[in-house]
Amino acid sequence: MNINMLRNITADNPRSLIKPAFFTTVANLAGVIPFVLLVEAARLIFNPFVYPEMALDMTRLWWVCGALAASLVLLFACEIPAYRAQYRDAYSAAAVGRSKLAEHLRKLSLGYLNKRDPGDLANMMVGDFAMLEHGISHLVPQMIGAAVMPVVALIGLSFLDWRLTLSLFAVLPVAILLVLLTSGIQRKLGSQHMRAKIDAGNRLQEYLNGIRVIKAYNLTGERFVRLEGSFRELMRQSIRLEGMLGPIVLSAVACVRAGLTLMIMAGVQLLLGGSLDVITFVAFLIIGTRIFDPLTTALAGYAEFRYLEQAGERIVQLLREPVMQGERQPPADHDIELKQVTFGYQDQPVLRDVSVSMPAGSFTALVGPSGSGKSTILRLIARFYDPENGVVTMGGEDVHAMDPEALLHKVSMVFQDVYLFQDTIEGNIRFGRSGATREEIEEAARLACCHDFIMKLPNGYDTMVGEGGSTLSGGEKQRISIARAMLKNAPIILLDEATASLDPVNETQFQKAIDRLVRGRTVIVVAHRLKTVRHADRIVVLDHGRIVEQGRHDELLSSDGLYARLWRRQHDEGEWPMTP
Ligand SMILES: Nc1ncnc2c1ncn2[C@@H]1O[C@H](COP(=O)(O)OP(=O)(O)OP(=O)(O)O)[C@@H](O)[C@H]1O
Repeated sequence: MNINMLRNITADNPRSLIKPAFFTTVANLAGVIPFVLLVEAARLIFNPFVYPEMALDMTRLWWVCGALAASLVLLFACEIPAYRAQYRDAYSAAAVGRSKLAEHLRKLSLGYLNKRDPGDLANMMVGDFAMLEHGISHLVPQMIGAAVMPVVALIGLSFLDWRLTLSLFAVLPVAILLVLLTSGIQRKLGSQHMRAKIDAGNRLQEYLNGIRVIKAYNLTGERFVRLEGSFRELMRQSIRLEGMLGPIVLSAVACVRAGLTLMIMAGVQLLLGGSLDVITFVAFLIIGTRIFDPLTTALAGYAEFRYLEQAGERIVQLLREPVMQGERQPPADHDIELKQVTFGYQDQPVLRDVSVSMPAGSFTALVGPSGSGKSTILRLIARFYDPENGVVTMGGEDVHAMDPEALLHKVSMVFQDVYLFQDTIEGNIRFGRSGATREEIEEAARLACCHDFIMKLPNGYDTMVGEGGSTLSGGEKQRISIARAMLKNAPIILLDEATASLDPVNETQFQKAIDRLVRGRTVIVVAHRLKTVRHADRIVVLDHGRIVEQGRHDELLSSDGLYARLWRRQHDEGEWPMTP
C-alpha cells in the first residue's frame, strides 16, 4: 500500500486514517494476548498427561484464567475506541470530502464541467464516497488485522518452533503474490465495471430528467431500450468482475489453508520422530487456525479494496483539476469592455473579434438572431468562462486576474432558464444574500412583483418549491429570480431575457420588476423582444458571433441594417424571427 493508494481511498485526506489505523492496530495487538494465555492454559492442562511426574498446577491455572478474563476486558476496551474511530472517521472523512468536492466543483470553469456528465458527478458524490466510507470503516481495519496478527504470530511462534512456523507460513507468499500479480486484471475489470455503472447512472438520470418529454412524445420504448441496455451491460460487467475475481481470491485462500495442512503434516512427522512435544503442537494448532481467519477475510476483501481505490482515484483526479485563478479584487469602477474577444465552447468559435464598451451606469442591449453569441457575452463578463483571445475588463482591469467569487459579488444574473432549488420560496430568494432578514426578502419580492402571488400560496413564503421550480409557472419563476437579484443589490445586472413569450399580465409584471431592478445600475440585457430595449443607451447587434452594428434605436433604424430589418419584421409579425 503506497501513499497514492492511501490518498485515493480517503479522497485525498490520508490523515483521516491515522486514528482508525492506530486504534485498530492496538485492538489487534490486544487480541493476541488471549491466544498466548490460551496456549499457556493448554500447556498447564496437558503437562500432567504428557509428563505423569508433573502435577496439575491449579494456582497458576487460576492465575492464567484470571489473566484471560482481564485480557478479554482489555480487548473489549481497545475495540470500542477502534470501532468508534473506524466509523466516525469514515463518515466524517466522507462528509468532509463531499463538501470539499462540491466546493471544488463550484470553483471549476464551466468549460470543464460542460465536458463532464452530471450523472457521473452525482454518482461520484453519492456512490463513490459511500464506497470510501465502507473502505475506511470495514476494509482498512480488515487489512490492518490481516497484517498485525500473522506478523506477531510469525515472531512469537518462531521462538516456540521454527520448523512448524516455517511450514505454517511457507505458502503464504504464494497467496500474496497471486493477489498482487493479478492486481492488473482486477484493476481492468474494476474500471470496466465502473464505466458500466456510470453509464447506467447517466442513462437513468437522462430518463428521469426527460420523463415529461418521453411521456409527451411517447418515446417510452426507445428511451427505455437505452436504459435497459445500460442496466444489462452493468449486470454483464458485475458477473464478469465477480466471476473472474472469484477464482483468484479462492486460490489465494486455498494457499493460506494449505499452510495449515502443511504445518499439521510436519507436526505429525516431528511428533512421531520425537523431536516435538504435544504441547507445542497443540499451541500451533490453536494459533494456526486463528491467525489465518483475518488473513483469508482480507484476501477476499482485497479486490473490493482495489475497486474502491479506483473510485477514490476518480475523486482525487477531480479534486486536482485546476480551479479558475485570480486574486485581484474587482475595482469600484464598473465600466465593462470586451476587447477583440474570441471564444468558442469547443473548437468552433462562437464569438469572433468582439469589441464593445459598456460604460458604468449605462443600459446596453445585446440583440441578434438565435445562437449569435449574446448569452455567451454575459457568461464571459461574469467569468463563467475565460476568452481564448482578447480581454474582458471591468474598470479597465482584466477580469481574468480577478478573484471569480469577488467578481460575482458585483454581478446579479437573471438567467433565461430560471432554476429554483427544492426549498421554500423564502429560501430560494435568500440565495441572493444569505444574511437577509424576512422583511428584506418580502421587500425584494414586492419590488419584483411576486409578493401577491406568494401570499396566495398555501404556506406563503414557507411554501416548498419543487426541484427546478416545477411547482411554479414560468413567469412566477422569473419574478422570483428577479427578487433574488434585487436582494443581492449588485451594481452590475446581467439579464438574459427568456425567449418564451409571457402572457400579457405576466409580461407587464415582469417588465415592471425589471425596470425596478435595473434602476441606477450598469445593465447588460440579452433581448429577444426589441420593444423592451428601444430606450437602451446602446444596442449591440450580433450576427454569427460578430458585432455587425451598434448604436441607439433611432440611429440603427436610420442606418437600415440588420437591426432595422429585425425591428420591422418583429413589429409586423409580432414575433422574433429565427433567421434574419
Ligand atoms: N455550453 C455550451 N457548450 C457548447 N456550445 C454552446 C454552449 N452554450 C452555447 N453554445 C453554442 O454557442 C452558440 C451561441 O450560444 P448563445 O447562447 O451565446 O447564443 P444566443 O445568441 O444567446 O442564443 P439565444 O438567443 O437562442 O439564447 C450557439 O451555437 C450554442 O449552440
